[in-house]
Amino acid sequence: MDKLPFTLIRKWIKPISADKLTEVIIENIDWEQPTLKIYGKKHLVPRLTKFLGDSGIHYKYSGIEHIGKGWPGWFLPILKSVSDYCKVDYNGCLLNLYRNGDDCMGWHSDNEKELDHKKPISSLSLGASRDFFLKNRSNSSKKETLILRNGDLLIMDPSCQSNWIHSIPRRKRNQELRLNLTFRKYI
Ligand SMILES: O=C(O)CCC(=O)C(=O)O
Ligand SMILES: [Fe+2]
Repeated sequence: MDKLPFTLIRKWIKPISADKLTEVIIENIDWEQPTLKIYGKKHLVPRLTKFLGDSGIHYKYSGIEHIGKGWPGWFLPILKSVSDYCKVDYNGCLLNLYRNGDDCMGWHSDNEKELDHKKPISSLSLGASRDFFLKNRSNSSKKETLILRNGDLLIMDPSCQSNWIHSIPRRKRNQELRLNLTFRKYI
């Protein structure tokens, strides 16, 4: 069997620290809900987001602006832990807040041209468990479903963005909040 394009480390952060980090993020982030234009029609994205990054990072992706304005001090320890663990000097992080199971993310891959495509993207999940779907681009029968839980770290190899797409499907019966942080290296 082919090697799957990711490594999943369960409970990379222990539950007590994961719960504390969730609380701090919720209290300190000014969440945004950008609009996306699909076939000329505007839609609010079905979740809240925030981009953090080194100042100087500035680009637009699917009509959503990502502007790095430096890092809040309280975020630096988690940025350093993930960067050290993954041996990548991450300089950007996209935060997503799924307020409940109505919030979701459609099929995509993270292949913006501004990203360093030789480096993995690392995704830290906090709060409620949610399904994470993966589908191979050239062979649609190749599919994977992961349940991402509180404290899990998913390290996506570069091929995960070039050969696969991923999504977070709606889960109507899930009323709990989930956070996800994707650590990214921009050129
Ligand atoms: O919420 C997740 O686990 C996935 C987030 C994601 O795919 C992204 O931010 O690009
Ligand atoms: Fe993604």
